[in-house]
This record gives sequence, C-alpha cells and structure tokens, in this order.
Amino acid sequence: MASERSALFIFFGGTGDLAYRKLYPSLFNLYQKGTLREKFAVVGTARDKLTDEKFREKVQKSIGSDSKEAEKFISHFYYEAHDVTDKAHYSVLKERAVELDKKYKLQGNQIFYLSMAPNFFGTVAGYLRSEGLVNDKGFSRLVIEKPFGRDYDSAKALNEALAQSFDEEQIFRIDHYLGKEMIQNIEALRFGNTIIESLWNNRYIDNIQVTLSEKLGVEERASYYDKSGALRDMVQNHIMQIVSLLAMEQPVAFTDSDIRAEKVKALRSLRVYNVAEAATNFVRGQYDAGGKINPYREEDNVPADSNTETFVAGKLMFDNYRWSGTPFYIRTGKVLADKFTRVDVVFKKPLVDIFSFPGSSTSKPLDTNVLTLYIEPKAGFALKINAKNNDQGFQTAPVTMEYFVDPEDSKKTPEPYERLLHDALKGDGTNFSSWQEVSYAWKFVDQIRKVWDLQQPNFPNYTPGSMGPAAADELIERDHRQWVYRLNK
Ligand SMILES: NC(=O)C1=CN([C@@H]2O[C@H](COP(=O)(O)OP(=O)(O)OC[C@H]3O[C@@H](n4cnc5c(N)ncnc54)[C@H](OP(=O)(O)O)[C@@H]3O)[C@@H](O)[C@H]2O)C=CC1
Ligand SMILES: O=C1O[C@H](COP(=O)(O)O)[C@@H](O)[C@H](O)[C@H]1O
Repeated sequence: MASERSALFIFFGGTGDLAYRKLYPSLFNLYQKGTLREKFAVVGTARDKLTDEKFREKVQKSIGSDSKEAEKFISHFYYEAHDVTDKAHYSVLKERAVELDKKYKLQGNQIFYLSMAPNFFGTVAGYLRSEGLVNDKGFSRLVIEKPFGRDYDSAKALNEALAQSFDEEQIFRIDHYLGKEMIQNIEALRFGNTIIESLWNNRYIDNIQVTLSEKLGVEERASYYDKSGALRDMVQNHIMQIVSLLAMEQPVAFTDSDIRAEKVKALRSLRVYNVAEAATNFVRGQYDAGGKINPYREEDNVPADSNTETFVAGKLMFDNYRWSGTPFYIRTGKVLADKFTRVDVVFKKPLVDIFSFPGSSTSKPLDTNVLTLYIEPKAGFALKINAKNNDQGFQTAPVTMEYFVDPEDSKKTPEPYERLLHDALKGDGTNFSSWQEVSYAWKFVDQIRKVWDLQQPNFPNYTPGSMGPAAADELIERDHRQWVYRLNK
C-alpha cells in the first residue's frame, strides 16, 4: 500500500468531459492503491445545479464500479453549484472547504484543479486568493489544464495574473504527456546507461525524429481545436516537452528544480527561426476526405473555409555544443495512418564501411543504427544494429534487439492523470511544465505561427490514413534523410 496523503480537491469544471473521463477515475485508482483513503474530500463545481447524490451517481458511472470500495470512495464527493465569475459565491466554497477539512482531518491541504476553459484561469486564481480560500495552514496548490495561452503574450499575461495569487511552486501546469510511462523513461534510459548517454550527442547521432500520430479526427472538440490547430495543440506543449527531455544535459540531481533548469537551458539554445527559416523548416497540412472520413472542413463546428492545420512537421536545431548540426525532426497530425507515439534516434554510420566497397558483391552497405523509443500504444525500446548474417559467406544484415513492457504489466502502469495527481499531492513538479519552459516554447512556436498567418495554405492537402502531406516527406528528404516510420508507397 502507498502512503496515505490528505487533501481537499476542488474541481472547477467538475462536470466536464475531462473530469468524468480522466480525473475521477484517476482519483479512484489512487484510492484503490491507498494514496487516498480516509483523509480526503472532493468538491465538484460547475454552474449546473446538482445535489451531492446526483453528482455521486455521475462520478460512480465515470469510475465504472459499484463495489463496496467504490461506494466508500464516492461518499467523499460533494457538489457545489458555482459560477466562477461570481465573486460573492466563493464564500460558500470556503465554508464547504472549512467544514470538510474538519470532517476529514485534511490539515488545511488543498488542491484547486482548473479543468475548464482557460479564459477563466486568472479569474478563479484571483478569487481563490482574494476570497480567502488559499490558506497557509497546509498546502494550497493550483493545477491548471492546457492550453496555457495561445501565444507568448497571452501566456505571459495569464502567468502574471496567476502569479498575483500563487507562487510558482504552487502552480502545476498539466502536460499529460509528462505523465506517460515511456516519456518518463527517457531520463532513465539516458542517464542510467553509459552506453547510451556517451553516444547521445552530435558526434554519433545523425538526427532524432519525434512522431505523435493520431488516427482519430477532432471529434467533438472541433470548436476548441479550430481556434488552436496542431501547432498550438500538440507542438507547443507535448512535442516541446519531449524534445527538451531528449536534448537536455544531465541534471545535477533527479529533482524537479534541477530537471526543469536543464530543460530550460536546452530550450534556450533552440534556434528561434526568422521568417525565412520558419517558412523553410516547417510544413502544415489539413486532411481531406478519404474512406469514411469527411474532410476537416466538413466536421461539425468547423467553418467551411477553415485554414486550421491538422498536421505539422518541422525541423528543430539546437545551437549548443551537444547538438549543433544534428536536427530534431518532429511531426504530428490527426487522421493519420495509425495511433502511436515514438522517438527514433538515428545514429551516424561508421566512417568507413569495410564490408562493402565499390564493385564488391560480398555485402550490402551497412544499415543505420536506430534506437526507437516506443511510447504508445506499445511501450519499449528497440535497437537496430548490423550483424553478420547466418551464412557461409560474409554479409552483414540488420538485426533488432528489443524490449517491450509485458502487456499484463502495462495494465498496471498508472494512467498519466493518476501519476500527475499523485505528484501534485506530493508537491513534486518534475512532470509539470514550469513557466520558463512554457515561455520559451511559445517564443519558438510564435515565429512559425507568424509566418503561417501571413500565407494562405493550400488546404486540404493530405489523405486520411497517410502520414501527412507530401511536403512532410520533402522536408526531410531535402536533407538526404527519410522518416524511419513511413508507409510503403
Ligand atoms: N476533454 C479532454 O479530453 C481534454 C481537455 N483538456 C482541457 O481541460 C479543460 C476542460 O476541458 P473539458 O472537460 O473537455 O471541458 P467541458 O466543456 O467538457 O467542461 C467545462 C466545464 O466547465 C464548467 N463551466 C463552464 N463555464 C463555467 C462557469 N462560468 N462557471 C463554472 N463552471 C463553468 C462546465 O459546467 P457548466 O457549463 O455546468 O458550468 C463544465 O463542468 C480545458 O482547459 C481543456 O482544454 C485538456 C486535454 C484533454
Ligand atoms: O492534448 C492533447 O492530446 C491528445 C492526444 O493525447 P494522447 O494521450 O491520446 O496521445 C490530442 O488528441 C488532443 O487534440 C490534444 O489536445
């Protein structure tokens, strides 16, 4: 059993899709594992008028269990109809908080989870402080969903608003990719293995490829997505976080402040493109019709002339000693060939290939060594190396050494939101984005956006089930390279 933690959770947006689909089931997992037991309470808030009983019924449905344990868990849930813009009503929340703190012996510990439209984040944070909900008896932490702004300026304004009420150590900016098992494994793999970290630089690595591929379209989130696009939705946060973990130097210690410091240093050395560079190094796409899929422009809540990108590919360059000259290629998109996330680390070939030489028929040229980190759906690593084939003669052939997490063990792997809620309870910010990380990521992404906003895209330009527009292949082929994951044409 895990050690028990005590806290009051107040969810703003407590009746929303994310709360029911991810947050309450994650809390239930923490309950089953003993992190939450007796000393916790949850207040769900939204404008809808629900009784505690009705809310508990909905939570029970969301956790998909009516066991005795589930019943006990749900008895810790309460509901308060609350419009976050109604300043006067925060006193009602405060009364509830005080009452529940006493009832469950919560020692003043509070987690305020903002799971609602981001335009409310500043308002809620301000009223939590001004109306006296934030106390200094225990801890008061603010967990914030994405998106954190829509460009650097709006993110900065939001951060300044939050900073008036909460210190940086109290703010936990969610990036659910940081809660994924194999993303967390990047640090273990790099800093736990001399054979990997000693080669982890521009002398041995030719390029790194990060692919976040989605099979589904925008589904019911189109009204949000159409104002965001893939660059803001996936690149500014998830991809920039993955890239910074891949690029950073070894932290002094495995602590949140040391890791964040190294990620920030890496992001500071990321080359921020000028207009011409941004136009050359980034491509965008929007899906057309294909199979049973309608074109993006015909999705519900998408304008018929939408120029929102549903695909991005780009090349990132770090100007530092470790990475100078080694590109990081990234891509992400909706309705692509499959749902998966992977990182391919492509090593340089030996300077001299003694097994094949012009005119020789003895061996094919050596293949490239590739280390693939499979993030999802399968979790593991594979290393492609050259070996002698099993023959009388002497020919080399690529073979793969691989490790995959056993599917049975995978089922026990905590969901990202479970890990992140657990970390927030512990006060561990390692797997949350710091303001500095967010700000450098926006500064980089803003330059791409600036160029794209000036030019009309030629949309739609890719077929569902493909790996994006032809321009994504051209981007990498121009450098005489190829995507490691590609479809047979
Ligand atoms: N859903 C998802 O898969 C993901 C969501 N996110 C982020 O999580 C956050 C929540 O998303 P999601 O759950 O999908 O959103 P929903 O639209 O499903 O839920 C919004 C919630 O906010 C409440 N709300 C809206 N206006 C007010 C108000 N003035 N006062 C009080 N409550 C209000 C709504 O209830 P009511 O209308 O009754 O007030 C509802 O509970 C967003 O920031 C989103 O970007 C991030 C990643 C994935
Ligand atoms: O943050 C987001 O992520 C999801 C993809 O997450 P995953 O864990 O399923 O890979 C994406 O669909 C969504 O558009 C975006 O907002």
